Amino acid sequence: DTGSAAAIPINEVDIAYVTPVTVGTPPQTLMLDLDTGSSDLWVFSSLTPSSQIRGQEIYTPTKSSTSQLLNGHTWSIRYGDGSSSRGTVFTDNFTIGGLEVKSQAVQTAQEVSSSFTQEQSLDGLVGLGFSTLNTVRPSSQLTFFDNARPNLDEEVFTADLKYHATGTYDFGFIDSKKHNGTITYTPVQPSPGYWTHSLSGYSVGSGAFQSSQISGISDTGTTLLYLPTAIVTAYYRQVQGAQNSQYYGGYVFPCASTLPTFTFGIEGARFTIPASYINYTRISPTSTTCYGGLQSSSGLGINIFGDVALKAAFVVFSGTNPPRIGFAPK
Ligand SMILES: O=C(NC1CCCCC1)N[C@H]1[C@H](O)[C@@H](N2CCCCC2)[C@@H]2OC[C@H]1O2
Repeated sequence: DTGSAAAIPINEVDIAYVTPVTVGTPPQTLMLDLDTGSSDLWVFSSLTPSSQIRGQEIYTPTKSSTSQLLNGHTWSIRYGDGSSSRGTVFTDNFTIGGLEVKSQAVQTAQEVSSSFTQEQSLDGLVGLGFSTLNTVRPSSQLTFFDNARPNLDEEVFTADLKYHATGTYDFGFIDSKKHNGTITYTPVQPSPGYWTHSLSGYSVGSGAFQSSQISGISDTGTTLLYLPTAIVTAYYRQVQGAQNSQYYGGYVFPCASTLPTFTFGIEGARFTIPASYINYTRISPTSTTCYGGLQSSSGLGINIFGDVALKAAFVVFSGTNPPRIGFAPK
């Protein structure tokens, strides 16, 4: 089997991407954030207090003839940005881009934090990390990818995220039309459950490539690129008027400043992030101060290759044994 579905930016600065999925019988359509940085599939639901719903679509298990309560099971998750959700669990038929998993664990939210309530175009998440991270108890549940894997033509899913445009997630095949040239693979460390791998180094603008092993996670659910402070200060040293603002919680600069590109290495391959991707957003609609798409990872305890980096490549998440991740130009 294979599947192919759109990855649609939810606002004008690509804060996140949502993908149409269907749950249940008859199918209920929701727009979910496919997140390789977590492994819970959860949705706004008929069990979510109406005070916490602001325009989201909901899943109503009682309207689905194929839903089954997973009795006595609950879940609770907190993300790196401090957002959280928790609730109960049903199993039901679940489809992404024509690829169906019967009896997928669908975690129904009984509580969501304010940042989820505020994102009215995001109806929940599909975790595509390793199932070891799943928070359902007393028995943890498998991700959509792990459930689909035995039926996939190839044990892969790919992410073709785009800057200010709709891209695609494909399951079970590598679409050669979506990338130019070879895919460079590098090993993935599957413990503790993120798509953890290393960069082989970086360069700023036209500067020399600095070879260094930089371990981190490729996370489609994180908006920005978070790297060690030494790299980030070297980057913003090239930006007139840039400063690390306590007030805004990161590097900001005059929106009119010229930004250099940022290049990262995967093994011997090089991927260049255009300056426009790093000129992330104005700090407020009328401000002439802009917030950077490259920020420091100090304080996170981990480097995060989020959407700002991933949208500069065609990315193959390979669930083979051993797992690996591939990057190709596009
Ligand atoms: O917390 C992180 N990443 C951290 C960012 C700071 C540095 C550490 C990692 N990712 C989350 C993201 O923020 C959420 N958010 C929802 C509203 C629209 C924007 C996305 C969404 O829910 C879970 C996941 O995706």
